[in-house]
Amino acid sequence: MYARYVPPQKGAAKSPEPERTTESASNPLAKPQPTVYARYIPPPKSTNDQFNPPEPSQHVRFKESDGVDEPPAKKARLTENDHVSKEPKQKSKKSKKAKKDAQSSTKDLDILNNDQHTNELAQDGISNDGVLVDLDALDQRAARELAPDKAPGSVENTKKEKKGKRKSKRRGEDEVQAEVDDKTPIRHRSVLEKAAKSIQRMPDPKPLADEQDVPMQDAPEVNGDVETKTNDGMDVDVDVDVDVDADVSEVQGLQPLPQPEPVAEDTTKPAYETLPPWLAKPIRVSPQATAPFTDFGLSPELGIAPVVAETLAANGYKEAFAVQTAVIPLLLPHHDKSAHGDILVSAATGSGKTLAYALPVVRDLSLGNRHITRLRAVIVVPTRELVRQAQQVCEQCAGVFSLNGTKRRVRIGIAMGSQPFDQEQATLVEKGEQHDPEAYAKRNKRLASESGYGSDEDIDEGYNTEDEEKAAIRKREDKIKTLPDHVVSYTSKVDILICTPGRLVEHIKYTPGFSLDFVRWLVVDEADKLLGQQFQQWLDVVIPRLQNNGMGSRNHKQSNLSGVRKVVLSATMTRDLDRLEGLKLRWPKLVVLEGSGAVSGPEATITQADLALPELLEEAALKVSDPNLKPLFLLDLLQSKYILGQSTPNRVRQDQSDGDTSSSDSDSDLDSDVETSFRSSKATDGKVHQPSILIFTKSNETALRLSRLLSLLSPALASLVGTLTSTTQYVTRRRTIRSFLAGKLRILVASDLVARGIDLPSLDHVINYDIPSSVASYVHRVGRTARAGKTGRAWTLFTNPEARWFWNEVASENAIQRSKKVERIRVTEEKEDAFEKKVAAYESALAKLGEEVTEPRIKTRARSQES
Ligand SMILES: Nc1ncnc2c1ncn2[C@@H]1O[C@H](COP(=O)(O)OP(=O)(O)OP(=O)(O)O)[C@@H](O)[C@H]1O
Repeated sequence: MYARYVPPQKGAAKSPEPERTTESASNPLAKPQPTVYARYIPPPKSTNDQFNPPEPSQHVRFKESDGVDEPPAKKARLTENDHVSKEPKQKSKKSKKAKKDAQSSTKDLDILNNDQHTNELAQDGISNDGVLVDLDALDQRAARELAPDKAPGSVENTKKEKKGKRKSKRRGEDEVQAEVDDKTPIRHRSVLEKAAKSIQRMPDPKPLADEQDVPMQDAPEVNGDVETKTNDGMDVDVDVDVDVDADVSEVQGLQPLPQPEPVAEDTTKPAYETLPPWLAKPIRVSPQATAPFTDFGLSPELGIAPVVAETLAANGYKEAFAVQTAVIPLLLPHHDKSAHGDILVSAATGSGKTLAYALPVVRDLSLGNRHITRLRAVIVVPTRELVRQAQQVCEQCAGVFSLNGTKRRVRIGIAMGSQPFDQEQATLVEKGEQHDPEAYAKRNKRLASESGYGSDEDIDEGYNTEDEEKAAIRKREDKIKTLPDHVVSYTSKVDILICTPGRLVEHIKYTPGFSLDFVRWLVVDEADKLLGQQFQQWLDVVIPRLQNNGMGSRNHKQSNLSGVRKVVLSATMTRDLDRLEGLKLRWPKLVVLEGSGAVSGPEATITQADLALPELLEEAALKVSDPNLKPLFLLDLLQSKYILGQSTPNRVRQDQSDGDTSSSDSDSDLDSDVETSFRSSKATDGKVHQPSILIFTKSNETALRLSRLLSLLSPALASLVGTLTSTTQYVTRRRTIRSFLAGKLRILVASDLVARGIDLPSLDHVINYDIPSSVASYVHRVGRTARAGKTGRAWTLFTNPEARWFWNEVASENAIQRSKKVERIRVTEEKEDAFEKKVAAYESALAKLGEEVTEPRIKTRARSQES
């Protein structure tokens, strides 16, 4: 314990009584404590003890060991952990004697103090015995004051203690004085005499009243262990550090350094808003706010018609999810200009954001002219998998609005680089010939001069301006042979293009006839990702091409709105205005789908964590005590009752019939466990639910190795494990996902490639084998399960160094809104012992894996050397 020394006041005073600790009071057999620093407080001047009753619970203590090497000033801070009661206690004859010595020294030093000061100090929790105060005891006293009814026997006991103390005080003063004379060791006596003299020389006692915060350097150093006796006969530990060489008189002459006034915390809120109103006060939607599609408060011709709602229900969309009830009406046509702005959506994973934009966009384009197809909507997503997924939803909507072919069906195209560029171009733009003698003449003129195109060099190196780009495309077109008086013309083959940003830019730059001139919808899904550094420059190319508004080419049907409406969505929507700036938003509105436990109403501000997890997601975390054995922890989790163990009613029945009713969370052989689990589920007619598991790793390489290692460790898993990485060919990736959705594969080991957006209906478990790189990444990864109102479980394996980050940044309530706390799963010691037994098998699997990795390399090297 650390404490502070306060020099005593000059002047005669009534001898203060030695203090009794609460600890001593409650436990008279308390042993002496290891020494600690404490504050030296001289007893104040007082002539009337009645009004200054001594505090009963103050503990007097010095720390021997600390005092030797360091000046007390450096240790003048007290912490809550400095509880004296936690220190070991030892009592010996020697220490008893020392205590008595200290009592005498206390008395000597206190002679000059006064009672008035005692009272002030006592109120501040400082001992009136004039020596040292155990702040631990003061804490206890403060606790009693704050919660008197909770403190044991607080009021009555205190009164009794005070009464007893006053009685014993008169008796004790004489006894103590007598004992001091007899028992003070010569060494101490000389020091104390010296101290007493110097105290008498002390100039001005007045500053004491202000000196409660006297810095430590004012304290004389003393060494020695002293045990004192209180007037009521209680032993008090006084561990005095006496520096025999200290010049006490010099020390006493020092004045306290002036301390700065404590600065009061500013709790006032600024009167101005630092965020724009749309961002500071978003439209908040409760997750329970589901509604029929026809119920958006709009007239049937502007809203979703009942016939459309029926078809939607037939497609599995019986009613609108909460986010859809908020977003769809905002995107439907309005005559009210204030409802025309761009929409940003922040909603949990699996909450139905895709349909929230697809339905109104497809509806708008379905109303258009049946005969002219023009590119009117562009949907940008970060991965090819998401392109496919958005395409499926848009196709569903297109089918719904075509009303069995009686109305125009919107055409949807994709661009993501999964096929050669020219083939992709051909799917988007149709080349034809148009009779236009005037244009034909101009073309011939250009071909004759050649200069009308700009230099060839510029064209080959890429275009810096839109004009250069147009010139290059025109040059290529001009070279195409046509009928006389005819020129090449292009028409769009699609109304909606779903694409990755890179491919969009390529088509803008290199596809003749590809134009954004008629685009009136721009959807940016997984926006925080697409506005991040990884996808930097696509907006600089796209946005300028959406800003011209010539000839009403961007007029919206059924409303007086013209221009591009932007819809920007994510489960982890950025609030960074600098990033959003690139989108050039017009009259934006932010829709936030609240998570469980979110604050709603006027107190809800943007500062509250808007990251929310699906309501029915359960999370758990498992500490990996030995990172070298991490794959064994994973295997154990897979075979536990939580995952494979509970998934197969057949198996449970089989177990029970064998007389074993325990779960699979045992040390049973993993292979047979897994095998039984899957075989039994396969043996049925398919009604038994087989668990599906998605395991995330930190890199492609780890994913590939881990999936192979799982197969080596447990051959029964080999046919059930698939891998998804960005290095895997796209065709193979699609095949893997299809097998997984069909139930042929049950475990997918993946890199973060599929962490975002991908919808694997009925995925039961997500396992973070490697901890995610950010909170957002965690939200997206675990959001692959518990989608569309279903249940799901997420597991995170963490190692010791990762624990703090995980529990503080991810599992904390302040970071993410969640309905349940993250459960901590402990691996029992028996389990860990069982891992040890599996180490040999694990090592041979690792060796095999090593061979498999090196063999092809050696063969390749040998082949290259041969050739
Ligand atoms: N109204 C609805 N009724 C029933 N199911 C729906 C409805 N809307 C969406 N779904 C289903 O919910 C699932 C999740 O939808 P979606 O993929 O759009 O979620 P998301 O919010 O985009 O998630 P993420 O942020 O992970 O991309 C899909 O399987 C979809 O078919």
